[in-house]
Amino acid sequence: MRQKMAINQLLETAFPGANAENGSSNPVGISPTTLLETFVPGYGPIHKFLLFTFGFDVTVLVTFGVVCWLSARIFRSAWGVLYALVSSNYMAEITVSSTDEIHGHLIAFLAHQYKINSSRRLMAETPSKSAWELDSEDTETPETTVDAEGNIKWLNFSNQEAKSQPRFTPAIGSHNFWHKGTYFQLRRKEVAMFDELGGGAAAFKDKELLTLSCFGRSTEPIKKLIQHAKAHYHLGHNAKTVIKRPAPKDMRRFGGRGSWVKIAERPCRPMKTVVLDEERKLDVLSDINEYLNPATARWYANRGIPYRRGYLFYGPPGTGKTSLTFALAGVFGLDIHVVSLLEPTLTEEELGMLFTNLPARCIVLLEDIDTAGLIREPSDSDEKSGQPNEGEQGSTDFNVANLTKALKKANQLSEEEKKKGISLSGLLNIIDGVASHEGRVLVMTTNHPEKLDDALIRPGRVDHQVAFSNATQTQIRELFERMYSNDLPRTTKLITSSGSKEKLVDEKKVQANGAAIVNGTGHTLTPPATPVTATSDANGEAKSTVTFNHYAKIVEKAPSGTQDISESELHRIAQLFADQIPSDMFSPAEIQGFLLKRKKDPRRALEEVSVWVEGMVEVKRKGGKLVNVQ
Ligand SMILES: Nc1ncnc2c1ncn2[C@@H]1O[C@H](COP(=O)(O)OP(=O)(O)OP(=O)(O)O)[C@@H](O)[C@H]1O
Repeated sequence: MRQKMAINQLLETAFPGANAENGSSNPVGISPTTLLETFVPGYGPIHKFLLFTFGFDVTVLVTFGVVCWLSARIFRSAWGVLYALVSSNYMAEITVSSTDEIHGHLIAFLAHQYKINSSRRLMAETPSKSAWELDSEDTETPETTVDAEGNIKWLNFSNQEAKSQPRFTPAIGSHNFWHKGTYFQLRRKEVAMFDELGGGAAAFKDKELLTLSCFGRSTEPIKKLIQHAKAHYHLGHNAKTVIKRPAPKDMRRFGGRGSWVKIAERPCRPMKTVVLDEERKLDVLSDINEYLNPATARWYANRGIPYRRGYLFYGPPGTGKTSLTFALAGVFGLDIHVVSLLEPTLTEEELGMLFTNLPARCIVLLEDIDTAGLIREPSDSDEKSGQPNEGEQGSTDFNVANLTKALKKANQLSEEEKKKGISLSGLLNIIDGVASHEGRVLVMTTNHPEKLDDALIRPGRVDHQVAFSNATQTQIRELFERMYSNDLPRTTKLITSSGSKEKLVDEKKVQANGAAIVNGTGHTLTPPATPVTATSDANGEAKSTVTFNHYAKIVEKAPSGTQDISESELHRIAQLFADQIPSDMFSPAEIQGFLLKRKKDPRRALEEVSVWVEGMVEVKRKGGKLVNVQ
């Protein structure tokens, strides 16, 4: 009885006015139990069973649960309203689309944030690395090894991908993190874009949006964060040259900076590696330097001159036109935007749009402009010359033959136009039309300047021409010296005979046991070597000597082979080498190709050069393309 009273008391507290026993104080006579009995089938018998067997009124528990659930709902709705109120009035946000490169910078930066990294929702990505980045990669560097039997185990990269560390970035959804004392929220979400593919077809594509927000009414902290992320990204990239090309057709239709995509990033090419007459190099360098100076832009504007500069690099293949362009990009820290006018999907309109979306300062490279298949639209004079002479046929006479010819010509032209897409007049307009982009450095290269239309290279479109020629004696000597000049100090990993433990051994000692070394002055000039590990079994000394000797033989053939040479000796050999090659006959690329095959052995290059020259002269005389001397 006392128990029952206690229950009633409890119910009375939970539901004032709803007395479970008699419901007398409930004006409508509905108690929670009645309600539950009405809505939950079978609740009545269970409730009664529990009440009479254990004296426990389950209604209290159910009601408590319902109250908690309702409160949570109300709290969540209230929080939603409050949050919306706070975020719209007291939070600032910036959204970045995945079509912009800032998106990549932010993701790379966030991947390094400790708080984000320890988040429970991450996305794993395989970072793509170029061959140049493998040096700094956290995976093992493969080695050329020679076992005790003298078998060579060549470099093998099969496990590189598997061993490379994945990158973890915030997953789609909401995240938060602190950066320099500010609390940031990050929302990463995918949105579908309706994409017209042309021909009536359409598709949905995914694009990503990153929204960064922080408390306060100013976006300044977010701007600083973005700036910081960009700086973080460029920290490891300032010694690299970025190469971009037009984005795929369906992406570039949206315009903006997304119309160009990065295709490669290379270490900057030092200017000194381009073997060219110093004066010519300096001329170009100072010309571009002057042009890029911000004061020059004002100077141009004040005089009403369009702020553009065009360069034509012409000369035989393999003489350094592209190399100089890359070196210039490295010197001035400019990205290179490469355009192929032969790209079948590129229309004049799109090329114009691509030019408008160039950054303020950059290099635009139009390679082999003579082969770009630019078509000259028939001018009035051409048309006139194609018309029949009045004397021959009456000008007013209807001539079926002429009409057929004209139609055929028109058809041919449109076929040609369809294939090539860009006409000469279209390109001229894009290069220096009224709406053309200002601030870029346009570099056009060609092997056949004589084939170019005068209009294309008139001043204003091409302001500076640089002639490239086959290698002169001085250039040959320079190429030789550069090939064998010093790089990084080396150590070679060897396993000593005393056991299987690895030990770093001075390379000179290795060579004393194997390959010959020349070290007159003590200052050695050595190209970088691949570490070679020689292994020996537990049998010791004898095997080890065999291994060293064997190594000496391998180094003669394998690319890891080397021969050190003093600086003065190198100059002497370079001169002897240059003396054996006729001036202005071979391109630097051809000489470089010959030297690369002997890249660790300047003496061998000197010994074999005369045979190579003879063979190559013969090939050139016959006009052949395949060489039998290399
Ligand atoms: N003047 C040079 N100095 C240093 N290296 C050169 C020079 N010319 C050519 N090379 C080397 O030859 C190769 C081809 O050079 P590059 O592509 O610059 O020639 P190119 O004149 O642009 O040829 P193409 O007209 O066929 O495009 C490169 O590996 C480059 O290092």
